[in-house]
Amino acid sequence: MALEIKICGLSTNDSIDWARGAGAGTIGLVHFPRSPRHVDLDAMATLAAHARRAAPDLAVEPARVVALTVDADDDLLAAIMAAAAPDVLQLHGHEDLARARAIESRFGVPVLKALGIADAADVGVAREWSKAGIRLLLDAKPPKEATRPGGLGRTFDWSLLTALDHDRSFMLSGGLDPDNVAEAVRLLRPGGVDVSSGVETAPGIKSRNRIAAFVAAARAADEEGAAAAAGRQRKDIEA
Ligand SMILES: O=C(O)c1ccccc1NCC(=O)[C@H](O)[C@H](O)COP(=O)(O)O
Repeated sequence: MALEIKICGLSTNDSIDWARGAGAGTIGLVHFPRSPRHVDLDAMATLAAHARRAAPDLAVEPARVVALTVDADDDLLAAIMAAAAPDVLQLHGHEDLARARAIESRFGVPVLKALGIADAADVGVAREWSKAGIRLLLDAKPPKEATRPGGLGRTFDWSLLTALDHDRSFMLSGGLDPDNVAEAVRLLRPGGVDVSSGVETAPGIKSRNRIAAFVAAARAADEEGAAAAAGRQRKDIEA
């Protein structure tokens, strides 16, 4: 299973092309008015269509579209589904397990639940969600004074996640950037990595060069990890 790379908080067609051209398979569109990356429903529809357009010039597959909301009610989620038909709904608020399940069943798409990680107790919570079959995006916990619950460019102690027995199912997030993503991938071998601030020059302004550098670094570290795992497997068979 290849590493999923998600570039979040895209708000222009150009930045979607940069992400797709660099080889990121997944893009995130933020619907949260207090965010510098907020896109309204019309913009979300246009961007989602652009992300899925055939792009022989980019020679890549259509991107997977994730719509990010914070404690959205069913009316808002229905409006997002109607406008942009996202492949995944990212829940970045206080949604509990019952709410996440209800959303999956009502809207017929998988959710990606964001959980903030600051200590071993948070890892225990993540374990429970994982056992319940919900895909997780493990992010830094926002400070109390934060005006939004994510997209803050804050990292956390990744070593906490080594206690999480996983099958590459979770997506790692929070303060990743082109310089640190390889180390994180080598340490944890997550199923995916997600970035927003780390590929920007200012909040909400994506950088083509930083996106390209992030994707290249993440991909190379994942391929290195895959080769090492294959080598270990070969040795085990020979032993
Ligand atoms: O991006 C936002 O402004 C935002 C607002 C409200 C909820 C979530 C938000 N962003 C989430 C993300 O972009 C990422 O999934 C994640 O938090 C990592 O962000 P970053 O640390 O900036 O790379």
